[in-house]
Amino acid sequence: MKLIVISHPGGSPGAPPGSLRDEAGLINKLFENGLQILHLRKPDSTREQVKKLLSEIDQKYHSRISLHQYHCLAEEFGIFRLHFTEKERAATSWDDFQMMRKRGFTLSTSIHDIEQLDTLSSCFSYAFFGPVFDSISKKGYHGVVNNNFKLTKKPVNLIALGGIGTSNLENIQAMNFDGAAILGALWEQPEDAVINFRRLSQLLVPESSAGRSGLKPGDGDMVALSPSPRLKPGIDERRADADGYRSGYHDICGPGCTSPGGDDRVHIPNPQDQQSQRPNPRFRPGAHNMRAPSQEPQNTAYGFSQSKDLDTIAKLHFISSQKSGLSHLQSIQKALDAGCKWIQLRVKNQSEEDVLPLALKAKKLCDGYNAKLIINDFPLIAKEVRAYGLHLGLSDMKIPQARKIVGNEMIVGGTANTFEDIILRINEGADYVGLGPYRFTTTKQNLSPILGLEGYQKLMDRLAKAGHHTPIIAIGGIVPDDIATLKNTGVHGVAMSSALLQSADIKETVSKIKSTLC
Ligand SMILES: Cc1ncc(COP(=O)(O)OP(=O)(O)O)c(N)n1
Ligand SMILES: Cc1nc(C(=O)O)sc1CCOP(=O)(O)O
Ligand SMILES: [Mg+2]
Repeated sequence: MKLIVISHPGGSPGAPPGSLRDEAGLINKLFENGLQILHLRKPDSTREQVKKLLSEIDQKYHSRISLHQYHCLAEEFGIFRLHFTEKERAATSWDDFQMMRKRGFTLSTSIHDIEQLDTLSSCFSYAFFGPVFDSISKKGYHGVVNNNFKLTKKPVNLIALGGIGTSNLENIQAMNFDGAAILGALWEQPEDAVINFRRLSQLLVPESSAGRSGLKPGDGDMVALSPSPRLKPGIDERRADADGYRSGYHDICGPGCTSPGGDDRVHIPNPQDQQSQRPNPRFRPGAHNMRAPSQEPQNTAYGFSQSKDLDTIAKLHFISSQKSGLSHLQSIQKALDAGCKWIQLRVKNQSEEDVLPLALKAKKLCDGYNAKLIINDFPLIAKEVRAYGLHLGLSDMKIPQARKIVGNEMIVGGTANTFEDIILRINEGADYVGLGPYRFTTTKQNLSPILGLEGYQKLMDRLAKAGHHTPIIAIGGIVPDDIATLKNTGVHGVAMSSALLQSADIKETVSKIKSTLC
């Protein structure tokens, strides 16, 4: 069960009286106090005002913000969450949503009729539903659920909205919502917003004991809704209100990604139009400097120039090793001779100063074979030797931080062992995810729990259902005979070390693996 905060509407009709002083400071404090997701909904603010507010919010929290308006600001601020109103959802094609998902966005939307749940695309990671209780800030907006309301299975995570405060948060949990969105309970008395947020957080059932009810971004494996909840009278009148976006709880979504008074349609920019702006464009959420602000398209769904190409990530990754009586460079030479085109230099237990000369040599070797060099663990070395990529584990530097060193063009991969890790990696902007271990291996110490074929199958099915397309690279104890079965789980490729180095005919092995994977 998650708490989502919706920002102070800041001057919109029906907003709490009085202006909010130091809004960014308050938002930063909410994040410091454990806020996971803030929906920034500013229906009456200009783009410049929203931009100013975002620039005042600590950058480390930008990844926890979902934009309701001005989606085109996402790129500049490293935001990868976008919210779509009901109206915008209707005006946007499934393909466009798919494309946004593919580009790494977490999408949310709003529904005002529970029956709409079944019609939502799996592109949405969660949806707001409400007003569940009588609104705190908008007098006269009555809740639509009765006390018997109980959700069982849902196609997307459902977040209750409207009139939620300390007195009824527990009811929301009992109704089996995946989360609660808080607005009036915080912003009625902004000076108490942080303390009220803390009180609400303390009422939450911890995720571990909440079982399946925890909101997991992208989780789409809840498939049916029953029993059909009875709605209180009144919802239909509100839904029929043509001006509902301004007057009712529809207003929670606001006029969406468009500027107030702007075109309601969501545009997908034509990648070709953008190409002249960036010679080698590859989208990554979290990118901060891909286009000068003056070049940003207005009223676009996301404003990014081009999707990352799946082909940029090889299907066979060789991981260097000095296990089999070879040095790292010798192992790389062997893999290159055998036809490997994606080489990861993975030197453990040596200092950065010692790894740098090895990396420079490895780069030279790879260049000679037109192969791509990936540096494990060391962002500075990756930058220094102009490697093609960098690989980071869960206990290495965080990907957004590393991006500040290596820039946006470099491929950055991240390790994962669970579904939550994968989502974290996707949200951090990883270009691929190394998922492992498949089975026990002595190549890596302190292995995470072994996933096995069943583990991969479950994780890959879950990712597919949630509409995630970031390439997954299987790793850990993989032997050539595993490749076909692993490929069938949906993984993009495999990373191997010992099985290649120990192969009697490495060239033949590499060739077979490549043809199985393509
Ligand atoms: C492709 C790929 N996937 C996973 C890993 C493991 O990285 P990490 O968890 O940082 O562990 P070390 O390799 O650093 O021991 C990887 N290197 N490559
Ligand atoms: C480097 C690495 N990472 C793993 C993970 O599970 O994250 S397993 C692993 C070792 C891969 O080498 P081999 O093919 O010899 O098992
Ligand atoms: Mg590492």
